[in-house]
Amino acid sequence: MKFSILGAGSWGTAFAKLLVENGHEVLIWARREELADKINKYHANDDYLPNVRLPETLIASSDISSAVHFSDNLVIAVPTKYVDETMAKIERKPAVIVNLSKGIDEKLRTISSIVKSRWRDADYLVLSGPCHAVEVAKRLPTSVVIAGPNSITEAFQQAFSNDYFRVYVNDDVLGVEISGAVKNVIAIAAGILDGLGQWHNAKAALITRGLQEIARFGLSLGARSPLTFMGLAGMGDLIVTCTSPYSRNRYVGEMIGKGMALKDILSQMKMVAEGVYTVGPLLRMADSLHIDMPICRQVYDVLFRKKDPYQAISELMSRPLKMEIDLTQIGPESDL
Ligand SMILES: NC(=O)C1=CN([C@@H]2O[C@H](COP(=O)(O)OP(=O)(O)OC[C@H]3O[C@@H](n4cnc5c(N)ncnc54)[C@H](O)[C@@H]3O)[C@@H](O)[C@H]2O)C=CC1
Ligand SMILES: O=C(CO)COP(=O)(O)O
Repeated sequence: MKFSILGAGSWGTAFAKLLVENGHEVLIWARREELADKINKYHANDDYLPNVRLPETLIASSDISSAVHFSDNLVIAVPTKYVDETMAKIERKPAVIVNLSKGIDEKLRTISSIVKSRWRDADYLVLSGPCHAVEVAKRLPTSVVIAGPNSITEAFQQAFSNDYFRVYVNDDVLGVEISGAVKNVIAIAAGILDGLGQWHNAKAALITRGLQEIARFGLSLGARSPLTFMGLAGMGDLIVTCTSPYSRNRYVGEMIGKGMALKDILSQMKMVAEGVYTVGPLLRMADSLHIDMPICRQVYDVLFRKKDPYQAISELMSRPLKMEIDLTQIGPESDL
């Protein structure tokens, strides 16, 4: 098969490497000509994926038009806030769009709704789960899910899987997207705890209650099954992002917990921490639907309203006592 990948950051590059290793022809679009040249000439992308040798047959281009003419299968791997403007540069509708990005944009849209607002009838798939680019690039065992139309999802599952990358099919596009977007916010909270010290009980509770929050949000928006949140896209990705040293979202939280200002943290980072940009839009969505998102709200206040993390934790701990699982909070359709 042939694939055009939009975005030569860490995940777009690691995924391109995986696809070439799986025998596919791949062209990766880098926004900067200089980066495309480096990939073509040195078979490396040290800015985003240091010390990784890329296959010589991987082609890079900074010309988006030639990138989308290369293949009818378009892979999105740019940060969420750039997805819409990147799609706007494409003149012809791709047959299939595979999304790797995780977030909610300023217009309160998941990536599927950004894509569908432009091409209503394009086949859209989302690939998500615990998949740090660095580990995939090192061929360390990784398992993810792919969700999309029944007619084509299995073909893409086959195309992407190999002996170190195992792809499961899932039929809940929205549930998978919401899991990937909201776990980044919870990971910032986990990082804040890491920055404060060794708060292991609190971190376990945060991950568990964070998963409830993700599921409540997703199910209220129309996710198909509570089980999606218990799977790789939900629990799996939440665990890796809240605990791994590679997570950029967890890192932002850790630096906040250590007392750094958000603008100083972001100005020193080359890579994206999607949770910083998703938390505002997601709270606006939650407010309009009356969904209780206490952890995400505290993350927002700590990041953008200078709330003291200790105060945020104290407020979470002193909320009214309640049942662990409250069915009235997640809608009549759900059986969680
Ligand atoms: N890095 C990882 O391990 C994983 C990342 N993701 C998701 O993949 C998406 C892409 O993230 P990364 O590859 O990590 O990015 P990155 O942080 O490694 O690189 C930044 C990317 O943003 C692009 N960019 C910057 N300004 C742009 C603009 N104006 N227009 C278009 N593109 C622009 C850069 O070209 C580069 O591709 C994110 O949604 C992330 O959450 C998902 C799974 C794993
Ligand atoms: O989504 C990821 C791993 O599955 C990457 O997380 P970070 O963006 O926090 O590094």
